Amino acid sequence: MQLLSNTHCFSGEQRFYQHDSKVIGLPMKFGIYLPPKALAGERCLVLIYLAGLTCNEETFPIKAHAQQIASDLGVILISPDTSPRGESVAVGDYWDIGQGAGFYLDATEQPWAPHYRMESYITSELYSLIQNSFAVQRIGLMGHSMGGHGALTLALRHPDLFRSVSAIAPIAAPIDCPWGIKAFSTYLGADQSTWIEHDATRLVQAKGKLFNNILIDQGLEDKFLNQLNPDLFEAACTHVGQPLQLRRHAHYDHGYYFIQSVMTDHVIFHVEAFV
Ligand SMILES: N[C@@H](CCC(=O)N[C@@H](CSC=O)C(=O)NCC(=O)O)C(=O)O
Repeated sequence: MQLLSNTHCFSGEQRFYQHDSKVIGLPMKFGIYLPPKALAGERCLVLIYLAGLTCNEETFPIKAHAQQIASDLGVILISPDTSPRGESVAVGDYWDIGQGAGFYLDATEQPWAPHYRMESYITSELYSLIQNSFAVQRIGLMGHSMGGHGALTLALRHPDLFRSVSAIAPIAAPIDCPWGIKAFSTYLGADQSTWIEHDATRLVQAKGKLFNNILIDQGLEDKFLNQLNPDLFEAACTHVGQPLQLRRHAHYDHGYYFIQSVMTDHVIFHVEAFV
């Protein structure tokens, strides 16, 4: 791991690292906020935040304003990039596919399959790297929009790895929206039987109750609401008895001012998931 930068923040440190990823086949970057408790060598809850379309490892640390509550509560924050990047990496026709739009799955189709392996990267390589490099107590997962889809699907697919999960304006039923149909047909191909393995609503329907609770926040002035379908996820949770706290907020849109407004609640949700 190569340390790219280290900046003092709320008595902790906001760092950025780069490492050679075997899974992706290229260097990958991630951000990490280490609270004072971690710097003192104590084990901490780790929260991995998966960001949305067009974002990178810097978006969350700069825009979400999560460091103060993480410092207060002794939580490590991890912010991976959202896709492989570089001149040798396939690019999309628009900002909803390709670099910056990895959709947290392992692509099976060409030209994406060689590098677009974000599910294995997060759940295997980055997960192990964090466990082996920092004093980890347990790991929770949260995310926004495409990253909310990533948080829900990776937690539902790997409940042994992630002890708690929350999301902000997630793409909650990707099979039922243009972003999801485009991403799944591009990365996974035409066989829709593989798509349901990466759709949070279908996964919760198939797996039943896996978590004591799931927290989702959704702004009602979100211009992408037609892509998100929180109602379908809520209905599936109700159907199988998976507890869900879905909070609908008047006035808020899809952006990081909304994320800032609910971030403290999400960090506290993960801290309290096991007290
Ligand atoms: N460039 C696009 C807008 C892209 C966008 O809004 N991305 C969201 C995530 S959308 C779903 O994953 C985001 O988090 N952007 C980062 C930010 O700082 O807001 C356009 O032109 O509309």
